[in-house]
Amino acid sequence: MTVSSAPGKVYLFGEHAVVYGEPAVPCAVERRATVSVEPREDDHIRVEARDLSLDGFTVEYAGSTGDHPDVNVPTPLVEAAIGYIDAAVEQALDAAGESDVGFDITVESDIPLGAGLGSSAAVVVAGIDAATRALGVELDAEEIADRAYRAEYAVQDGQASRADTFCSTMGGAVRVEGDDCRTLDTPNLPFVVGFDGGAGDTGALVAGVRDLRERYGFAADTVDTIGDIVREGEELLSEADPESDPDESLLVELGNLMNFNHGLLEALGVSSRSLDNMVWAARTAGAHGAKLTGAGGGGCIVALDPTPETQTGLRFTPGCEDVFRAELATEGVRAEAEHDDASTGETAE
Ligand SMILES: Nc1ncnc2c1ncn2[C@@H]1O[C@H](COP(=O)(O)OP(=O)(O)OP(=O)(O)O)[C@@H](O)[C@H]1O
Ligand SMILES: C[C@@](O)(CCO)CC(=O)[O-]
Ligand SMILES: [Mg+2]
Repeated sequence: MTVSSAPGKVYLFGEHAVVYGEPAVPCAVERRATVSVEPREDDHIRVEARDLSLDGFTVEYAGSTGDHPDVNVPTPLVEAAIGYIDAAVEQALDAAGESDVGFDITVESDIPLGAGLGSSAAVVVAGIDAATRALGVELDAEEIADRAYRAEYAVQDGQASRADTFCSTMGGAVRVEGDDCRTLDTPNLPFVVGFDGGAGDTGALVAGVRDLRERYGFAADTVDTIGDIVREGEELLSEADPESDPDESLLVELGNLMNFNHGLLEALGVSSRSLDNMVWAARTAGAHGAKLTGAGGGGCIVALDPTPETQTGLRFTPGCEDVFRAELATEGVRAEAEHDDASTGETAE
C-alpha cells in the first residue's frame, strides 16, 4: 500500500479572477487529505471515503469506464467524489503507461468539502502521487501539479485554474498567473479561518462570474481590479523578510487589500450572508483584514490576526460553526508511512 497526503489552502488574494488569467496568491495550510492506494488483482476500483459530509461511504465499481453502482447515500455527492478519484486514477494510469489496473482507495481528510479550502485539489494531488508510486513511478512535483490540474479541469468542465492544485502540490505560498506557477518566499502569516458549516458549488459560482463578466464591462473591470490588488499584495510580500514574523505595518496593508478583495468578490455575487457576517465579525474583533476564501457561496473566510481576538470574536458569532488558526503548510504533497487504520479496510463511523 502507498499513502500520500497533500494540504488544503486559503487564498490570500485572487480567487475567481485567476480563472481569467489574473494572478492569485493561495497559501497551503496545515489541513491535509490523505489517500491510501493498493493495486488490485482485477480492474475494479473500490473507494472508501471517510470524511465526506456524511458518515462516509464505501463503493466498488468496475474500472473507470464501468457503470457506477447505486449506493445508499446521496448520489450527487458520491458521483462528485468518484469523479475526482476517477480523474486522479486516470492520470496515474496514463503516467505509468498502464490500463486496466484496479485499486482499493481510502480517502481520509480533515479539509471541509466545498468550503473554499481546496479539498478537491488535495484529494486529487495526494491520489495521483499515491497511485503512481503504487505503480512504481515517481513523478516530479511539476508533473503531479500539471496532472492534478488536468484532473480538476476535466471534472469541473474546463472551469479550473492551476492555482489550487499547484499550491497543494508545492506547499507554502505560491503565485499563479495562467500557466505561470511559482513558489513564493513569504513570512508566516497569522491566518485565522472561520467556517459556517456550509459549502458552495464551485462550478456554478465560477459560471456566475463568467456570465457577469461577459454581460457587463464593469464586471470585467472588477475582475481586472482584483488582479491589481494581487499585484500590489505581491509587491508588499516581496519586500518582507521571510525569516521573521511579519511586522504590524505589513499586516495592516495586506489586511486592507484583503478587505478590498472581499468587497469585489461580494460585488461579483460569490459571497453569502454568513460569509459576510463572519468577515464583519473578524474585522470588529480586530483582524487586520478578512475575506472569503475559494469559490465562496458558503464555507470559509480567512482573516489576518496574530492575536487570539479574532478567534474569540468568531467563536461567538452566530452561524460560525468552527474557528481555527491555519498554519502555513510548508510541505506540499508527501509520502506518508502506511498506518494500521488505513489498511483495515473498515468504514469509519
Ligand atoms: N474527503 C473526501 N473524499 C472524497 N472526495 C472528496 C473529499 N474531499 C473533497 N472531495 C471531492 O471534492 C469535492 C469538493 O470540491 P470543490 O472544488 O467543490 O470544493 P473545495 O475544493 O473544497 O473548495 P474550493 O475549490 O472552493 O477551494 C467534493 O464534492 C468531492 O467530490
Ligand atoms: C474559484 C477558483 O478561483 C478557486 C476555487 O478554490 C476556481 C479556480 O481557480 O479553479
Ligand atoms: Mg476545489
